Amino acid sequence: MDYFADSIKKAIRTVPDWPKPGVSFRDITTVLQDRTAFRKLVDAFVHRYHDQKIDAIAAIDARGFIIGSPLAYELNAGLVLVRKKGKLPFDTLVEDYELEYGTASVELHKDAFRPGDKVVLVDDLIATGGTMLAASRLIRQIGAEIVEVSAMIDLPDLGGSRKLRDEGLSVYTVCEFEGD
Ligand SMILES: O=P(O)(O)OC[C@H]1O[C@H](OP(=O)(O)OP(=O)(O)O)[C@H](O)[C@@H]1O
Ligand SMILES: Nc1ncnc2[nH]cnc12
Repeated sequence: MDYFADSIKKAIRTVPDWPKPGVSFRDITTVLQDRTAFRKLVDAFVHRYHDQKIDAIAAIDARGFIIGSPLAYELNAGLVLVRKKGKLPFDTLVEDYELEYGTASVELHKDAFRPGDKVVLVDDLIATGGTMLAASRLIRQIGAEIVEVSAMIDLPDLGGSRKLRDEGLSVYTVCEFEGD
């Protein structure tokens, strides 16, 4: 485990049986409210991308916004919001994805990127990977280049990061919770 992963993982609170029995909820609020951990979290992403000439950070509604905003600022990149359906006012592209029960949709403004823009897609956590995959499809439809999809937390037991790699995406996560 590297310098960033160890301390950030320790700052994440696990809430058992929330929102329903059997789920171990990885609560990031304890990272955000700890000034040292929050700075280290943003630094982990900045360190990874600072020399890659990233044009834009695409951040997923809602917890992805928290990481994406300071990262875009530090990289001198644009910030693009991938939103839950019905929140964006201009012309959009929509992508549906599977939830445990039913489906959800993410949406992106059609003019969010210029073709060929180098983009990092950011969220707080990868579980089944459905949200990240749907967002990736939207970005690719516009013709931007996804340099990497990245998140604070991977839950590899749920298979999302593997699924994303199988789609040809490079995946970075700061830490993971496996088998616990
Ligand atoms: O890999 P997946 O199985 O798609 O799950 C991961 C997604 O689920 C959570 O978001 P949620 O939809 O709960 O929204 P929130 O950020 O608004 O809380 C999390 O923030 C990721 O976006
Ligand atoms: N176990 C989990 N903890 C926090 N957010 C999640 N989103 C999906 N699964 C989650």
